Amino acid sequence: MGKSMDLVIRNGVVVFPDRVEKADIGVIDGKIVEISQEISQDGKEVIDAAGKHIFPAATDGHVHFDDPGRTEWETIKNGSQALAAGGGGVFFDMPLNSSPCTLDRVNFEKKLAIAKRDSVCDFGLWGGLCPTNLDKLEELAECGVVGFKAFSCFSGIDEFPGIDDYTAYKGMEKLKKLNLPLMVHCENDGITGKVTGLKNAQNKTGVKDYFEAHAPITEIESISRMITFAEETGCKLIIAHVSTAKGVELVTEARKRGVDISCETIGHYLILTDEDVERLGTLGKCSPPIRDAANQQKMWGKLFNGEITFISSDHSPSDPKLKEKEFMKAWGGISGCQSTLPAVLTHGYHDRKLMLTKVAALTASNVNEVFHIEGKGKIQTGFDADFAIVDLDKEYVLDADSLFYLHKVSPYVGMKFKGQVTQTIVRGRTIFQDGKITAVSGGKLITPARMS
Ligand SMILES: NC(=O)N[C@H]1NC(=O)NC1=O
Ligand SMILES: [Zn+2]
Repeated sequence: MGKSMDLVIRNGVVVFPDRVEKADIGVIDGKIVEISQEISQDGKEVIDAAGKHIFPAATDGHVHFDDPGRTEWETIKNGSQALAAGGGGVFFDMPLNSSPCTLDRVNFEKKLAIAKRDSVCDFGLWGGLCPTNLDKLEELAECGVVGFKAFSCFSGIDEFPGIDDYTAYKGMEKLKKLNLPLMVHCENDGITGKVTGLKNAQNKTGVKDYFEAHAPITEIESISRMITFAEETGCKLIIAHVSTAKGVELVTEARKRGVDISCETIGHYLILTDEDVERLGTLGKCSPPIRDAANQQKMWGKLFNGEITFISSDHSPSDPKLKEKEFMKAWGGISGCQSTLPAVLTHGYHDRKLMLTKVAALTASNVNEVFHIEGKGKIQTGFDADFAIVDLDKEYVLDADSLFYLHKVSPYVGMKFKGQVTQTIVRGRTIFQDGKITAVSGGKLITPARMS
């Protein structure tokens, strides 16, 4: 007799990497130990998932939970709970907008202590690359960062300056040696800064002025430049939140030439259009901005054919007061981490017939593969028992009360969804069930496997 099961999930339809099939799942010590048509033994806990689909819990590779230091914007506690409510089991927290930013070991450790105390999800931590911390990359790598984030433009946060060309080039040289990826927020600073200045001087501060200042060319030029540095240095490059189909095309072309490159997009670029932003006002402000419907349709095409590697939320809230300004001057950032998986199910699977295996790849397995996170993101024996149990045909309208964010605002409020997360499990432990968070902490640090 083997060890008895801690958890058995019966009768669910399981979304495996290559097929969708009814199966039972057995869990011991937080890991999947058996997958079969029927597990005869009982577990200490048994979940009957009849009528439900079991996805790998989502990994959100890009969130800003703002601990420590900007906890009036968002917190790891609230953010991780919101993620769990949307079927997420893991997040990678950005080095900003926390204050101090994660630019060295000391501040990595400060954030780590808070995440261990407050996160219900497992988590990876990003390090930052700025012109001021080229000498700190090794120590951050030793800490176990999942990768490094940089901005080619103003980041919105004074303590996190954008990179100049020298920093991009030298930083990538160093990260190649450290075998860690660089993710870049790509927008051309010269054009965006100049147009923003001119617009502000003329008191033109509306939504259309913002779109002009952040026109597609600003993203496209910056992506091209970063690809050039990556091609030369051999550094693994990830383009952050690509908003334009042309941007994705550049990534695909580079990949075909042998550049080690991938890209993420964000739920809001797939679901909202520029017209929605005009309606929503500053609630829908982000950078790069949400583009037009023709571009969005092309983005879906690129998602279907595998050109986009993974989908994140770029959950980036602020103090609500910073949104109560003229469009140009308001905070750029959208709250959305509770809605990514439901949005992809609604607009991808139900509306466009995106296969469930692809949904799982885009929300869970691809991101873990890109970052060399072992044992996460797939329903497979030996992997962590991280699941999102979903009632796939259940329809609901998202109301603000059901949000776990510190500030209960999101452009997704009032939107119809089809596909409701009913339970989220991380390493065999239920952290969210039927609208309620069922854990107070328990998340652990995830670090990449690094070849020496
Ligand atoms: N600093 C920060 O969170 N910026 C994010 N907000 C946004 O809309 N795009 C970003 O990169
Ligand atoms: Zn971001």
